[in-house]
Amino acid sequence: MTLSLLAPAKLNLCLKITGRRDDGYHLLQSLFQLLDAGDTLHFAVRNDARIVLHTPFDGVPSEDNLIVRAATALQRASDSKLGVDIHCDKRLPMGGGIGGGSSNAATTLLALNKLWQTGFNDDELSAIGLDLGADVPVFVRGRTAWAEGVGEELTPVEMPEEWFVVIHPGVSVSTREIFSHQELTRNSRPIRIAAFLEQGAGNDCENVVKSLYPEVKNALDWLNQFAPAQLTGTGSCLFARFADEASARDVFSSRPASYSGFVARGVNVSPSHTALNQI
Ligand SMILES: C[C@](O)(CO)[C@H](O)COP(=O)(O)OP(=O)(O)OC[C@H]1O[C@@H](n2ccc(N)nc2=O)[C@H](O)[C@@H]1O
Ligand SMILES: Nc1ncnc2c1ncn2[C@@H]1O[C@H](COP(=O)(O)OP(=O)(O)OP(=O)(O)O)[C@@H](O)[C@H]1O
Repeated sequence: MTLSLLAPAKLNLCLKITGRRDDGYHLLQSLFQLLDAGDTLHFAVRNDARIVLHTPFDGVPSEDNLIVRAATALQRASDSKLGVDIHCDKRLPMGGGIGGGSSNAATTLLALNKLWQTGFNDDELSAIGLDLGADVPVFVRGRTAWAEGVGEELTPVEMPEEWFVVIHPGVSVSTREIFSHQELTRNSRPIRIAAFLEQGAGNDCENVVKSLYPEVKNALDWLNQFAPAQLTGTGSCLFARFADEASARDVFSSRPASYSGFVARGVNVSPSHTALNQI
């Protein structure tokens, strides 16, 4: 049996850091907006128990790849004797704050749960996913959502499905470096979802990232000429929203040559969930 699924990107429409847990992880409030753009993963079941990722990733050995780690975690949790061949059409930049690795992991869990018939529900898959990364549960649940805790306490939110220009300024930002920075704001006053929906909220990582990465500051200044621009996650990607596709594409096509990125639409339900529900 084979299955191909989109592993969608996400944007953090806001990111407030409200505290820190004893294990050092930060307590966040964020609006995770899912997008209709992402990587595509192709799965083919094997009758031996081998998990084989055929696509090489620069700088990431196969055993460290979140795709392989997710498949291995599911195999262990289920005692499945099946294996899988996996190919990935990688489009999302790594270390971009748009959740590529986490989305790849979640999509692998969802696909193999179906193909191996392991029968886990979303709560169980989210718990397996949380061990792989703080952002995995939102992709497992597949809903645009308000997040608290370290990102695992999720409340689905219906957002207007607007268009986004996502810019990658040509540098990668290490999430760990930003979260361990002395100057990071860690005591934002918690806000309510209603307040965010009414007036929006910023990203508490933005000042530290701008001071460490001038390329990110320059890209924010460039995009701010057209619409309010904001960092997603700990960067390096930044985004702005537009009411229609044509305006978004106009701005994107006028970007400086050193910037990459894409135009995508916000979606309330992950395209991979829509596809899985149709099988
Ligand atoms: C900032 C966000 O992008 C918002 O969506 C995510 O919370 C980051 O999630 P992620 O990339 O999946 O991060 P992980 O791979 O779990 O963690 C990378 C490192 O960032 C730090 N980290 C991450 C998430 C969090 N809530 N607090 C942290 O302090 C930890 O030092 C951790 O070792
Ligand atoms: N399948 C994968 N796709 C992308 N990165 C992976 C994958 N597997 C392992 N990694 C590692 O995880 C790191 C973070 O990747 P990812 O693309 O999730 O970053 P990110 O977009 O900043 O994530 P987030 O928004 O969750 O902070 C990469 O730099 C890479 O070393």
